[in-house]
Amino acid sequence: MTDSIKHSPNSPILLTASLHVDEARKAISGLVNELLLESRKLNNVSDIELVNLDQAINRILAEDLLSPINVPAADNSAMDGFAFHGDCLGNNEAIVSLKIIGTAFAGKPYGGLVGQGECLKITTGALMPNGCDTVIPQEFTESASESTVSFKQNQVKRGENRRLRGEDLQSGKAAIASGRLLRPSDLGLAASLGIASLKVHRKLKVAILSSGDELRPLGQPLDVGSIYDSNRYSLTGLLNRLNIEIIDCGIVRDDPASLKAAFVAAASKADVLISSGGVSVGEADFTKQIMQELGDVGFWKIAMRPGRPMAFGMLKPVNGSSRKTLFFGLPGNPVAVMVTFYQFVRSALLQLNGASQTEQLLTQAIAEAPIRKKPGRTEFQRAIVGRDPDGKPTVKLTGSQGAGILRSMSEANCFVILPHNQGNVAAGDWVDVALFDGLL
Ligand SMILES: Nc1nc2c(c(=O)[nH]1)N[C@H]1C(S)=C(S)[C@@H](COP(=O)(O)OP(=O)(O)OC[C@H]3O[C@@H](n4cnc5c(N)ncnc54)[C@H](O)[C@@H]3O)O[C@H]1N2
Ligand code: MOO
Repeated sequence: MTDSIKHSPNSPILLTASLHVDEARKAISGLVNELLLESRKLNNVSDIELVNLDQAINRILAEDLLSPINVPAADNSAMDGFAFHGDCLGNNEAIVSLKIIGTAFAGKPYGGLVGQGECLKITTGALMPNGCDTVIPQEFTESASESTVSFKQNQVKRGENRRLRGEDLQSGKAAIASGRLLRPSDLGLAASLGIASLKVHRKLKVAILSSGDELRPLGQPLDVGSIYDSNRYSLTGLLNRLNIEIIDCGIVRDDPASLKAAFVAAASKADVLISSGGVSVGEADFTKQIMQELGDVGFWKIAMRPGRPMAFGMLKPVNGSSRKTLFFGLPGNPVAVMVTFYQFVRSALLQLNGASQTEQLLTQAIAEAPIRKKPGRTEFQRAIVGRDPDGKPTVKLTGSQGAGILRSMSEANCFVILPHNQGNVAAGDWVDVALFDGLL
């Protein structure tokens, strides 16, 4: 951690000067790395499990997947057409006529040799016959009968439309690198190599709790001043997308004894604890006090909006366990919870679970209307990406950006991310955008 966010466990933990978002990211990633090194020292082999391909989506590959075969296994045709030896090709439009001596199908190779002046009818994926190195697609021929095919000498080049043995993957080489968050294409690739199960990191166990006396569970009537606890549901949705085992610790009252008991219980079974609420400067915010007793947790004021106050650190091992628990104390405001999750928690969970790529993918779009922005903090504004009549990507905000307004979050399909030093945005300016959903 940098000096600005260090704290002594024995001194009161105060919100210090605002931290740049990048500094916060770096500190979180540094601490996750420490945890990973410690758990490697404990040599926790149970961290890896073998799962069938149909269960492997969104899991993280734990070791390089080596290809047991060449792909393709042998030279084969990339087109439906005619296979022949390219010696007869040239660089003018003179017509070549070849005698068709048979057919090679995918799965039914032609056993004989194809000589000069001869060719084979061939389908896509069929093995290249002996004596052939080139395929002319059928639509590029001048004429074709049962027995003869004619085409211009320069219609194809020698070696074209042929897929070479091992050109996609060579036997013994890594087909998928360790640390990949497995996508549908990875499962297809593994299957194409004849591999039915993959070694992946075990699912992380993440405990979630909501703190606040005003919070009521669903199904109970609301009394004056109370609200329904929505944060646990947003967090559950976010965590399910990452294939995480969720331990729901419910709503915890704002009193030190209940909070402490809940934190200890969560730390005894979870790799990570995520709480929401109680991290600001309010009188009922006991989290800080408990954190001093249970671990090494810093209370940060981050130069961002929403999501300004956040607690982050490690809880000491409890109940004989040797494992520390990573802790995120997210701000209570419902949109601040989601923004801090997307910006900090998601990448930390991926890193802790062995993923090699943890950053969010950004793209750009044109602001449809001006956006007000103060320099000196990173802003995450809820918005919808669309297209203008020319097909260019555009983005417009989904109304009020208050940190408690979930409706404008629910309507949005992206965040517009306005960097720290940026001032107001004019209509027509390009802005960075992080989409909530990817294609795969
Ligand atoms: N004097 C200051 N006050 C506040 C500051 C500040 O810097 N100085 N920061 C503000 C910001 S920004 C935020 S965000 C909040 C965060 O405070 P807490 O983490 O202590 O959160 P709470 O006070 O418990 O709750 C804030 C807000 O969110 C509602 N909430 C809380 N939990 C849930 C839940 N599970 N489901 C739905 N809604 C929830 C809660 O009722 C409050 O309305 O502090 C500001 N204040
Ligand atoms: O930034 Mo607070 O996190 O406004 O809701």
